[in-house]
Amino acid sequence: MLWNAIKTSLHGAIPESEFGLWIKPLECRRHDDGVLELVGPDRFFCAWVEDRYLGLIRTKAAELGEITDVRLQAAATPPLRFESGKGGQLKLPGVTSAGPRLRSLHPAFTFEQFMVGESNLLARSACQALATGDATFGNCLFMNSTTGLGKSHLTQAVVHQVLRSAPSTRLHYLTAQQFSAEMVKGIRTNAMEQFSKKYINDCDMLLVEDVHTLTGKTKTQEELNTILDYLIKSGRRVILTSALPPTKLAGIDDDFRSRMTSGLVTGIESPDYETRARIIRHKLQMHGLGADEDLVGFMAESLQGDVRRMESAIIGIKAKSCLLGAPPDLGMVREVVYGLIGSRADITGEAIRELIGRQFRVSIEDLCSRSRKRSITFPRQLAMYLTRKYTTKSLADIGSLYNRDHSTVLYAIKTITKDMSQQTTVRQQVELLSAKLKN
Ligand SMILES: Nc1ncnc2c1ncn2[C@@H]1O[C@H](COP(=O)(O)OP(=O)(O)OP(=O)(O)O)[C@@H](O)[C@H]1O
Repeated sequence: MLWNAIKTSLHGAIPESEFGLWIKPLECRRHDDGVLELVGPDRFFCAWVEDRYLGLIRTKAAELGEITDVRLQAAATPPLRFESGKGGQLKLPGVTSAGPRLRSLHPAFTFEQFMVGESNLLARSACQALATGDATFGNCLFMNSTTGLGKSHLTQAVVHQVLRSAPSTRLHYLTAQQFSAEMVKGIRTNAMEQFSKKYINDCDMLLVEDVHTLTGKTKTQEELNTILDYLIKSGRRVILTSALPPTKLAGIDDDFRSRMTSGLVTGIESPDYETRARIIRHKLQMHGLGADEDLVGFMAESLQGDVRRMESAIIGIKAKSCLLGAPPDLGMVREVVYGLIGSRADITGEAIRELIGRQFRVSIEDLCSRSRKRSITFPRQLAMYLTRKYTTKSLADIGSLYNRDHSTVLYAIKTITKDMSQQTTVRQQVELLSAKLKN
């Protein structure tokens, strides 16, 4: 009863999609002596809930009942090398104190959910090889990229796979900040021997995220350097991620930098159009939204770089679609996307018409004429497509700029979207014209 009341209260406090994903599956195992014990499907699930929602659950529980503590436990039996500690903490057997929790794993950060393209192919292949123990790419990988391009996703995909296929692997996955904090604690509590043992003797695989944050932390760099030296030389597997490429890492000791980059160094680039379309299509489907190609094309064209923005747009579209009780259409998608990237009030339909006329050496009279010559229809269609993309004009308003009705504009947008996905030259022209417009 109490847990149901808490859930109802939580329902109003967090987005529907998060509630369905993370709160609904929790069940109440026990409720007595002021303690509420909840059970989640597995330890990664619990670690995720603990990181993000346990504080809120505790607050609600205290508001609604005489609850002094809320505990979270995993229902599944943990694999061989891991034991579930108090409050769902995850520890390696034998490491009883001072060890930080394993970084929680996002259940969807798996290889299956990672869309591959030219921009991330090498990183994905290297991670897959490391996960299966294949030595093709060596045993040490340094992966760097700007934000939101999949470093954590790939790193966690390795962890998921290793835990699934070889659960007895002694694996440590943590951020450089966690490593640093644990080391400082080790020094303070005279437990450095145990610390070194954990990472040197009891470690088959070490994954450290965000090594760029070690800038200026000489003692941590020294310690990690010694550990890496041992692990790499003894053939253990190592994955390091960084927001900066090795050459841009300031405040990092040369010896340490050279050790970290002694194996394969690969950057993940911003995804190209095809990869963006693949990611968006996949994520729309994951959210139960139909992947209409017009919408995918528009989103892939507008949302470049950081994949988180694509995810954020999809969540926004889903919310809007639920609210309006209608499937997403181009208007809805444009509104959400513009909310994220900002629409440009200074780009007008007339300015686009002029630019297109100049670029293709076609007069405005010709663009507005009934001519069906390819040398005129193509720039006209492009102009209509760009006007839809960069202004908030309706289809009918765009049509009136070219002496056409709304169905011709719709046809033009569909044609250009399709051509962009099939013909590189069309896409390049759209990108070039977009860049000119924005300048
Ligand atoms: N190729 C891809 N296919 C599917 N999802 C992706 C892809 N690349 C990134 N994502 C998604 O984008 C989001 C951000 O990815 P991730 O957290 O791995 O980025 P990051 O590079 O570690 O960023 P940061 O440097 O900010 O930590 C995640 O939800 C991830 O699933």
